[in-house]
Amino acid sequence: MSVENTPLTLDSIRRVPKVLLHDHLDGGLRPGTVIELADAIGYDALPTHDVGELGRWFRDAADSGSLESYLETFAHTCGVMQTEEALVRVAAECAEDLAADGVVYAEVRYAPELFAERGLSLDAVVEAVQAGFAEGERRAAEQGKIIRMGTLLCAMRQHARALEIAEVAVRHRDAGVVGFDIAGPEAGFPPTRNLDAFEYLRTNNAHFTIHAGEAFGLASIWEAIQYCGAERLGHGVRIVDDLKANLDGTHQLGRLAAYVRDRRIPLEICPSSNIQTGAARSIADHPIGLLAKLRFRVTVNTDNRLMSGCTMSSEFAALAEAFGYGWADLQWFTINAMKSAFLDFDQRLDLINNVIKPGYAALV
Ligand SMILES: O=c1[nH]cnc2c1ncn2[C@H]1C[C@H](O)[C@@H](CO)O1
Ligand SMILES: [Zn+2]
Repeated sequence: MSVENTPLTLDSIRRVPKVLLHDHLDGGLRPGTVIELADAIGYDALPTHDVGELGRWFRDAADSGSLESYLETFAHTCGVMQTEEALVRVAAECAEDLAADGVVYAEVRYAPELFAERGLSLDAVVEAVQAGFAEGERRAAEQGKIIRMGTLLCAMRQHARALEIAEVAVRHRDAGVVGFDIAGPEAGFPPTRNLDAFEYLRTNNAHFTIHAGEAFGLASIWEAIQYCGAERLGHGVRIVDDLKANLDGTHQLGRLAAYVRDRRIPLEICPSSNIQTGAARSIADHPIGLLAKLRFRVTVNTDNRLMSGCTMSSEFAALAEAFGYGWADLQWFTINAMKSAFLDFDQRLDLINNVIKPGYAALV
């Protein structure tokens, strides 16, 4: 049956190849794993030890309407990710879960400094996570699911350790760390606080994205691109503030929005997360519909699968329902993401031509 004739359901969406550029390792644990690791590590602050209740707790607590309170839930996931064994397990399960959902290439990010509270060095953290990703790739392949994992290291905006983390990222670039990001609370912590880190990365020909235009508006996006040199925008959804609706239904782009669109700067859009933090009211109201229609380089992402109770496939399914997207649209988002990945060009091309296009051309 050709893909055009296949109805778009959560199940059929799971079977087409997908690419994920914005997913946090500490936002994607299985609830059961959080509980088992808490018991093993002696972490006694979990709100409940019931698997179903804990999953609901994360979703409800993250449904807070502000980025700051959304971020508080990460104390529990980071709390249990303080040993090498825990990091290997979480990373392996992350790769397995993404592969089971039909993700063929993922860039998963985390802040090493958050896993060093019980004495692990930053390098030991990175080595453990890389070992876990390799193990997850191997286990997925055994199940007939091929996934390629890339890693982004985040510095936390409020901690002012960005240069040190950027150095760690460059040190591990040949072991699968493909880029860098800054995350954490946006208001009050503009990306320009970390200019030394961005200069270091640029002079080392390293890739980076910046969380910008999520909890804060155009100024944050402008700084991220024009002062820091970000290649992609984490969220970037507030770029809609630079669009003006004309009476005839067309839109006029301000200079920053035009720059972002002209330069094909990828937007790592995370619809469910944006609703939880208050950056968008609902999926149907989400600016992704307009941004995609105006042909910005839009990609679709999960951000935090645990906190949003979502998967790549469920994000696609929700968007298809809200905006009437078909397979051609999902393929467009997927190829946009693959083009925007921090992976070598020849490998991106290989995945587009030999995995993504054939996968959409025919559902097996
Ligand atoms: O959407 C987000 N915006 C800013 N920071 C975020 C978001 N999602 C997760 N984080 C933070 C919390 C994690 O501990 C950290 C590194 O993954 O990144
Ligand atoms: Zn994020």
